[in-house]
Amino acid sequence: MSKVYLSLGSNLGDREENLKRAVFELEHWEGIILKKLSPIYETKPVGYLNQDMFLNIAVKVETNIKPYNLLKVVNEIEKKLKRERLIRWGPRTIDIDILLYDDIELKDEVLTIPHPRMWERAFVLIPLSDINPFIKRGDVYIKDLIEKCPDKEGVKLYKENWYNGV
Ligand SMILES: Nc1ncnc2c1ncn2[C@@H]1O[C@H](COP(=O)(O)OP(=O)(O)OP(=O)(O)O)[C@@H](O)[C@H]1O
Ligand SMILES: Nc1nc2c(c(=O)[nH]1)N=C(CO)CN2
Repeated sequence: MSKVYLSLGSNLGDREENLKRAVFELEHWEGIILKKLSPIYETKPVGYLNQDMFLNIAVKVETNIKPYNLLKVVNEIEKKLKRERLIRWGPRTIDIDILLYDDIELKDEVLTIPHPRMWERAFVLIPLSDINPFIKRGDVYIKDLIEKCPDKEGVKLYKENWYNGV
């Protein structure tokens, strides 16, 4: 089975409930095994600034679903949670990004893995290093990348041990 890391974010509606529902969907999706969940962090918006604070988490799953099909799965879950894309980097009930998929590297119009912007986003790297501090970019541990992220001061622990099903 492949080891996959996902990043989830929400800043619209009941943010914690949205994360719970998305994790519930992943947990119950045929062919996906939920392995690890990070604490929830409350994070200042990055990119498009005029919007509410996000809640962000990282999730580790194991699966035999191939990358492009996994993208379809996460898009379906986003749809199920009534995500609407109005503004690039703008408000959303739920956003699910595929960060890492084993050691695969791929890049086209549809899918880029590793996620191209993950390495400079503390809202991604901080929860990710909670569930696996040994992830590296080249020779550098993600913990050392966090130091250089412009948004690192905007990431605050919100809740640990928050998921017990929905
Ligand atoms: N690793 C990836 N995970 C999820 N989507 C990806 C990935 N690589 C490319 N995409 C593509 O990006 C498209 C736009 O995604 P989305 O609207 O969620 O971007 P965003 O979350 O607003 O911004 P960002 O990509 O900077 O986080 C998706 O439809 C998908 O095809
Ligand atoms: N804090 C924070 N900022 C963001 C986020 C996010 O999940 N958290 N997602 C974005 C687009 O993926 C753009 N900006």
